Amino acid sequence: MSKNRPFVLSIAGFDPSGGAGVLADVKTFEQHQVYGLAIVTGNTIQTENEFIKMAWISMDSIIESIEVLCNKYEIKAVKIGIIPSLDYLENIVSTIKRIAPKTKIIWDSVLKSSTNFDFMNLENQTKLEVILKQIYLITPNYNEIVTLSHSNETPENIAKSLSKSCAVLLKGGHNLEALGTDFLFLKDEIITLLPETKIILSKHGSGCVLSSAITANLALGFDTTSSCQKAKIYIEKFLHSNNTLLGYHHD
Ligand SMILES: Nc1ncnc2c1ncn2[C@@H]1O[C@H](COP(=O)(O)OP(=O)(O)OP(=O)(O)O)[C@@H](O)[C@H]1O
Ligand SMILES: Cc1ncc(CO)c(N)n1
Repeated sequence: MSKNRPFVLSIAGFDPSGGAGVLADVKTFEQHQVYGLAIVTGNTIQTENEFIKMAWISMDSIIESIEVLCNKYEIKAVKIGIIPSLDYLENIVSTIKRIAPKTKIIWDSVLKSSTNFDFMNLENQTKLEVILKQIYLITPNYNEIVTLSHSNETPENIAKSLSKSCAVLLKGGHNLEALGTDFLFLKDEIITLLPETKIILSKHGSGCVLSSAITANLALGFDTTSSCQKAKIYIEKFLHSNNTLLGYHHD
């Protein structure tokens, strides 16, 4: 273990194909030269083409793992992936913040798989806003932000409103009007992240790879905007690399 590598943690699902979840996250961490730790929130049986089964891990087990890791290692940033409810999110976030208040938390608010399995059961909105105040950045796509907020507003207006609580990266992988254009909503400004080239194919797990690349960049000391810009360049190489599960690798 290199002494200069910051520790980062992924709290996410296990996808045996390795395209999404903790396997994808730790591969991305490794490529960014940060040391990746992982806690599994649930075991899935899936490939990039089909979703078969979901078995959630108990909250107690996840919380116990967080306590052990956060007490032992100085974790700079944590990425949270699939979880079944806002109760899980609230407990995960408050445990991290109690032990390591300076740790940056990035929530990749995945609601369903690209193969259409619903991961999360969303309850009330008041709770969400309270939790978001303890989170550094969320990374919803255009569909997720609308479902998350239970609102009739446009995705952009919702992102603007949520950005009073935490930074919001609104991902354009599903926005047919501007495919691949992402917007970063900070408290006082909105930054546009344009794709450099046209990409036709989407890829299973691209949201996981993007959020873990941002998490790694934040842990390495880059600011929010640079972390998202660098991750955007990384994900484009990943999406362009080929049309299979295999991703981009640094030389
Ligand atoms: N067809 C595309 N062209 C350009 N960029 C894309 C395309 N699809 C996705 N991206 C980029 O990939 C990143 C992931 O975005 P996306 O909206 O696909 O996330 P997601 O829906 O959470 O991912 P997943 O597809 O894994 O569910 C974003 O930076 C997005 O702009
Ligand atoms: C484990 C896991 N996390 C995230 C996603 C969303 O891509 C998925 N399909 N599976």
